[in-house]
Amino acid sequence: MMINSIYTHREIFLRELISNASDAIDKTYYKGLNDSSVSFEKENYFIKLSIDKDNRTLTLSDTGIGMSKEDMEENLGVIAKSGSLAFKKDNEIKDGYDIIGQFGVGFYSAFMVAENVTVLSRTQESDQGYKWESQGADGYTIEPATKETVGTDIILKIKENTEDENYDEYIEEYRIKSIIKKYSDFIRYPIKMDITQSKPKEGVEGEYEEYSEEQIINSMVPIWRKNKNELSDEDYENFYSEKHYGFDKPIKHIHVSVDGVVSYNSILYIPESIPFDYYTKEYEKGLELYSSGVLIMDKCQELLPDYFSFVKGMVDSEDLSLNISREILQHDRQLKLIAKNIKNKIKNELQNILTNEREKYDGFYNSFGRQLKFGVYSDYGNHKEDLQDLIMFYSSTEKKMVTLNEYVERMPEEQKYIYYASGESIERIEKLPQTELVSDKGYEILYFTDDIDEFAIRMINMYKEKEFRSVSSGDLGIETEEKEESADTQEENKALLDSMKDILKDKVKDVKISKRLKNHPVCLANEGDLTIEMEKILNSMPNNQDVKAEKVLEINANHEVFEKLKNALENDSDKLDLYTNLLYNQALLIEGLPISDPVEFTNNICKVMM
Ligand SMILES: Nc1ncnc2c1ncn2[C@@H]1O[C@H](COP(=O)(O)OP(=O)(O)OP(=O)(O)O)[C@@H](O)[C@H]1O
Repeated sequence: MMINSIYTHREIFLRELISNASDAIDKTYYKGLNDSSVSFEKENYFIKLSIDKDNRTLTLSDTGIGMSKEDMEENLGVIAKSGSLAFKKDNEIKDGYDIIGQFGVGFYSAFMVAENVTVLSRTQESDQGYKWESQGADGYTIEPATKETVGTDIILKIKENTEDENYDEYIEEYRIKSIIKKYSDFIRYPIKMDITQSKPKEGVEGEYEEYSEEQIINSMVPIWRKNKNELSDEDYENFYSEKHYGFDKPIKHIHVSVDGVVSYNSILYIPESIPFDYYTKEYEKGLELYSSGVLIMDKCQELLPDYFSFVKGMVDSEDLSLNISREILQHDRQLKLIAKNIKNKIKNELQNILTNEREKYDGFYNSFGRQLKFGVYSDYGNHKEDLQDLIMFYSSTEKKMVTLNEYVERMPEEQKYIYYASGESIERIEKLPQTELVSDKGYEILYFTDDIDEFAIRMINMYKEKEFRSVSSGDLGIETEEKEESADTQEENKALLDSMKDILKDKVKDVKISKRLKNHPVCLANEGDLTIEMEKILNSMPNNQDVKAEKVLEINANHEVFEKLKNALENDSDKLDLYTNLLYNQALLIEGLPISDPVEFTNNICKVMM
């Protein structure tokens, strides 16, 4: 009952038994350090798994320290008694040989899959072996038994299948092999198993025969424990693909070894291409988490902030407070420290790539830039300090992606704001009439083509003491000679502008003479906090609240059309109505906003043509 309530995944019984076997071999190693009569030749130490399908048994043998009758009574007979923990306390454990066991429950997980467990064991000190046997609930028996070699065999009689559970999988070679790979790949000692192979039958063409071959299943040496100097890029790339982190070739790996308040090793990868489900809610972020080389969690989410969710890799630490099932973590203080550290490593590495390998960064940004901008926006802008130097936008003058820092460095002294223009694509923004004045001044404009851009920038608010300003905003902070002039024109044409405003009613907040238009007849500008681009985005969301930006229709007083308007005001009110509506709808179209009545619009064009 206890075991079934501790563990959520049945398959971890194998992880627990293999960890015990590894601990048992480690203990021999330690004994050898203090006792010259014990020699530790590494090649003599291994773990072996054997499957007997006919008898439904799975046997796990190790060449470790073994158990005496008393050991069996104390350690296997008493739940929550850990001989391994006691050993760890008695011996000063060092040089990366860390004993895994600590709670004294792992062994019993065998009863999740076995109806009967037999342990056959012998120590170095005695020729007499002992057999411990139990069906789980009703106690156990211990009796003397013959065992040729020092070490322990654990024989599991696998349960029969039930309606709900398939236990057969635990006597299937491929399944056992894959569980070992998953959890125990980096156990230091070889885990051997007889694997069925097939070869062409001699003398008979087209026929095959099966044979059995002993193989080592685990990779043994965790590459994260190796010295960085010993590892090539290829080694890291191989690890990336072996671990199925992705099918691409990562653009960078980060190998971290920290010895401090918490000690851990980590290998992190920045992938090159976006996983197909990356921008969906199915995508699960997280790093693999190992404790002393044994896999604890596939995807530990706490280790990565959302804005770095594209990072793949693993963390191994001996300092984690695991809970009894090793499935979740008891306190997350250590984990938080590691996560913080990892976040900074990733940030610094990205900054490095940005500075030294720009082309690589461009590629990376193309895939994951949106996520970084989302990070700036999320949590009320809490992470903007970490991210604002990593984001980029397309520049009107450089014709490529640039950082905010690069923009500000290039700003002429008299330029007050960081200008941006929003739109669906670079091509469309290039044609926006609102950009005319700013471009004319020779100022650089950042193009915002992602939905998130303007929202993210709102969170940053100021970069290096410079405010951001949309080219559509009412006040561009640009002093022009025409300014005075346009104020006069505004005054002179008050009657016309008021009439046009009346015609458009609540569609616009105002109609004004434009200070920014050079060649185009009209454009929409906006007043207030909500920009036209934001209106579009918010209204395209599922539960839109039909928000409206405060729009101002701006007219170019130097355009020929303006004369026509003045004329119409004097002589023909129907014409003024027609022209005003046409111009307003044109401004909407330029802005990429929908026209409320397209049929009326086309009819109006025909009226002008006729
Ligand atoms: N293969 C083995 N060889 C020698 N001793 C073993 C072996 N398997 C188990 N033991 C002994 O039995 C004890 C209990 O094992 P169990 O797996 O229940 O707990 P643990 O490994 O100490 O702790 P945890 O629950 O953290 O795994 C171990 O501490 C060890 O002393």
